[in-house]
Amino acid sequence: MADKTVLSLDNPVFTAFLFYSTLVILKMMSMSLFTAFHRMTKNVFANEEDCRSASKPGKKLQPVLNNADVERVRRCHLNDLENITAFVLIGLLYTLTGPDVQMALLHFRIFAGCRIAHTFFYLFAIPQPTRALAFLGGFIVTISMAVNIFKVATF
Ligand SMILES: N[C@@H](CCC(=O)N[C@@H](CS)C(=O)NCC(=O)O)C(=O)O
Repeated sequence: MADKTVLSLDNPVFTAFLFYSTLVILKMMSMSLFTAFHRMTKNVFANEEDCRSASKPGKKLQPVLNNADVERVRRCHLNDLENITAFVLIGLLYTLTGPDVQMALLHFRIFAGCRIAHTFFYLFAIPQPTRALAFLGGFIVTISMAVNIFKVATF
């Protein structure tokens, strides 16, 4: 059973986990705002009712499901969901194992940095392999935390 002080604000690994998890979750949530920005500035709506409320007299909008800018942000958002959800879950379990503070900070910081970089590379269509490397960095961090969990959680 985990030491009960592990989930305490006196534990620097736990506070770092709170900080970096919240940071990447907010980053992920910001994708919704970027999507909304593109929809509103380009009049690109996916639903009939959205089109009706945005239509002007003489200019009836039709649903659009394939706008390149909107779809790019949505793919970025989906990629965040695939990776950030796993980080938060595995990261919490990893924190419960009582890892070394410097190692934990290294994991959390590399992950956050990679995900911010991934978003930048994706939204600004920076040539590959930049985005692939940013994805891989974050992915390796999550796998590394999982390996550390298995090291102490074997039965
Ligand atoms: N679900 C991802 C799995 C692989 C992945 O995450 N690749 C990274 C690096 S190339 C990525 O940014 N994929 C683009 C995406 O998910 O839209 C995909 O379909 O590509």
